[in-house]
Amino acid sequence: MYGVNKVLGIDGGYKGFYARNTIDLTPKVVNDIHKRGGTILGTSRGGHDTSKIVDSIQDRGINQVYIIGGDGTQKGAAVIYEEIRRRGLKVSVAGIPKTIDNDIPVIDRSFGFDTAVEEAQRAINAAHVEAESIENGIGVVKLMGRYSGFIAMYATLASRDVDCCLIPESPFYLEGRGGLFEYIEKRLKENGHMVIVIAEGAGQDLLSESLQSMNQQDASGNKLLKDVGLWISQRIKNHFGRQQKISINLKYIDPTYMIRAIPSNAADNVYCTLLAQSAVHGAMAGYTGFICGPVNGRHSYIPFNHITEKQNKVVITDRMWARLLSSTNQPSFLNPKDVIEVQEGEEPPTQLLEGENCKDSKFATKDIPSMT
Ligand SMILES: Nc1ncnc2c1ncn2[C@@H]1O[C@H](COP(=O)(O)OP(=O)(O)O)[C@@H](O)[C@H]1O
Ligand SMILES: O=P(O)(O)OC[C@H]1O[C@](O)(COP(=O)(O)O)[C@@H](O)[C@@H]1O
Repeated sequence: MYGVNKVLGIDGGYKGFYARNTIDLTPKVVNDIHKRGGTILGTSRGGHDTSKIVDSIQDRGINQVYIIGGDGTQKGAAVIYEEIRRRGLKVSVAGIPKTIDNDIPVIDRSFGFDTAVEEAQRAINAAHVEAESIENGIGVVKLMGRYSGFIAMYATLASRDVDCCLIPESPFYLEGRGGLFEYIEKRLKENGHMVIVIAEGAGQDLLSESLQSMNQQDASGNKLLKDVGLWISQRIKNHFGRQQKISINLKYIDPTYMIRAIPSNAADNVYCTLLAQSAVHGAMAGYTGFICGPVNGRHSYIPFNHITEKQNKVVITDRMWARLLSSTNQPSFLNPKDVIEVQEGEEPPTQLLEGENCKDSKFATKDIPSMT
């Protein structure tokens, strides 16, 4: 459509910009990549050197850069865009939101999230089957979600077999009145089995109290988390072992990488096509410094600064979390004081950025339209 005859793939994330090899992305090469999991381009953490990346863009004569990834990647894209602007280069930078965690703000959802929620059902089903098959069975499933519990929340709501969903945004406690152990005992007495879903970033404050803090980071600067799934399983076993009132049978399932590694589902494939077309139309129209994605159902271009300021998180005073609580019947683990604190700490949700635009005044001439 636009007569482009060369599309280069950068190998292995940001550090691939200063490696010699690139991958020619011809129609033949990309023909069936939507049927595979992972990435043919490779991925990495860390290795972001803005100046070297922009040197490489300049040296290779690249005039449009499409940057695919989660919130960290988009922060990296934003600084590349700033540097390109500073140097006065005629290069468009477009971000494409891809992360199963759904932690990119403003847009309705990120590519990969829907697939992850769907695949998580298999693990939850397995946990439910195992728990139901044995006396006082407890199935524990750990799902991804470093800072945001969207996968756990939506997988729980979709499944309806989950009795308790624990996410990073909702602090919880184990012992005493209103605590997790009390709830487990109640559910086992009522139902004879239960399923717990826990996001990897949940309860990290409790782990730090009982395990020695590591305070290590990955190459991108993300805090390395301790395995909350193993930890909580052991704590539940210890508690009921000590108490000797109920003899529990706990099965722990960690499907996290199996979920991330599968090919995207049909809904995500269609979504990905829309993202790709929207990003290319945007860059070809002369826009730059934007991420594309649906906002309230309409495909839009959002300036980087609107999505790098914060992370998308589950709002536990919002309706969706209330729906989850009413679906699982789990305790909220909150007292009224906590609710007030959460509300005060929250910013109102970002709405459609009507009237704003992310065009680079030097290189683009049009306001950003909404695309359907
Ligand atoms: N604030 C930042 N500035 C520049 N680069 C960043 C920033 N945060 C993350 N990156 C880079 O973005 C890439 C991906 O970040 P990471 O947090 O690992 O994953 P994700 O994009 O899924 O959040 C890494 O190469 C990392 O170095
Ligand atoms: O062990 P790895 O490869 O660093 O990945 C684990 C991380 O991946 C995440 O799902 C984020 O995924 P992406 O960065 O691929 O979007 C986090 O929730 C999780 O902590």
